[in-house]
Amino acid sequence: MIEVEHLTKRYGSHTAVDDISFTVEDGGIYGLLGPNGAGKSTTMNIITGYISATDGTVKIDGHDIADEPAAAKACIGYLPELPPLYQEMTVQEYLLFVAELKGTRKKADRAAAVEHAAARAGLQGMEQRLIRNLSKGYRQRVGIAAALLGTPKIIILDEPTVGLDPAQMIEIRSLIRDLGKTHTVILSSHILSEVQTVCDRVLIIAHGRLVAQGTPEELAAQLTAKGTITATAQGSREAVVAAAGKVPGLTDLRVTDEKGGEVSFTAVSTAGTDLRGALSLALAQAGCPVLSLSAETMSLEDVFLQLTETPESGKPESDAAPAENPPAEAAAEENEKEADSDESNL
Ligand SMILES: Nc1ncnc2c1ncn2[C@@H]1O[C@H](COP(=O)(O)OP(=O)(O)OP(=O)(O)O)[C@@H](O)[C@H]1O
Repeated sequence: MIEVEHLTKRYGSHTAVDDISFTVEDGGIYGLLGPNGAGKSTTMNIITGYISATDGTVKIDGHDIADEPAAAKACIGYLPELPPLYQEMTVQEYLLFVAELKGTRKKADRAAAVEHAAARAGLQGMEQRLIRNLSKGYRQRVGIAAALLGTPKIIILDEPTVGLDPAQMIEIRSLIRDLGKTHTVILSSHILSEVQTVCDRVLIIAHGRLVAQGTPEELAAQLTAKGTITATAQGSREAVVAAAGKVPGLTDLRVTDEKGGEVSFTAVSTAGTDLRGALSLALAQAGCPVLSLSAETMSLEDVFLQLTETPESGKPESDAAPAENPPAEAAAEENEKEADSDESNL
């Protein structure tokens, strides 16, 4: 179990992680979703003890990462965004080296652990290959095998599919799902479709803050309940507007057409629940029969974009992200492209 409380990381005046709290229960696959620069790597680097927090605490199975780093780190296997692989080593040499670093003393134990981790990561037959000659997909597998050494309960993977081609992405996602059967897995990603398909629970991070969390289904249900309702009812404009205006959670009512005793309008539903029933009842009770009613729900993509934009401008804060980080729209386009290319290869 991981307990993160009020975690904050500042780099000078820039707050990369801003008062984040969440709990990761044992078992299952958790996804840290957010655009580039959202604070995912910083959060993971603090959880794994690579960097220290400015404020807040992280406990791994009850061990505070700042006070008991060795005990806390022993619970975790980490694949950083840029895994430190030694290019001139063979897969086996590298994994044996990592096993030794992680404290497996006996040679025979190291060999057995490496064989097991390599098999689990799908590296059979690759043990004698030089790392520099491996594809990016196989290098990720080596990084995952290294993370598995030392028998940690929790595996943390920072953007494990970045830079992979669509076929490799699918293979690595399938490997992650398999790992989720035996380990608690936390992965970060900026690809919505990836966390939707791979993760049991999703934490959405934007501008260093946790903006939503839940199962992909919960998030979709919560968020798609927001949207635009379009309706046409019989009656006078005044009667229709008055009846619809009384439905709690329905805002921004706009009449779009009015002819022959029929009034068409749109309204924004912000209640977090489906308001079609309440609206239709209110209109009927006011003597305005409903002729048509439909709800345009937001897709999870729309919601992700909405959550990761700043409310003031609809754009990411310019001072929160350095110039090299693309804006949310660009990140979303990139997501779509990646998701599209991914889908096309399924
Ligand atoms: N060592 C550092 N010094 C200064 N600023 C940093 C440092 N590391 C990260 N940042 C900044 O903190 C913010 C969060 O970065 P972080 O790498 O955690 O984001 P991320 O969500 O992992 O994005 P990415 O996928 O692009 O790595 C960014 O604005 C980043 O530029």
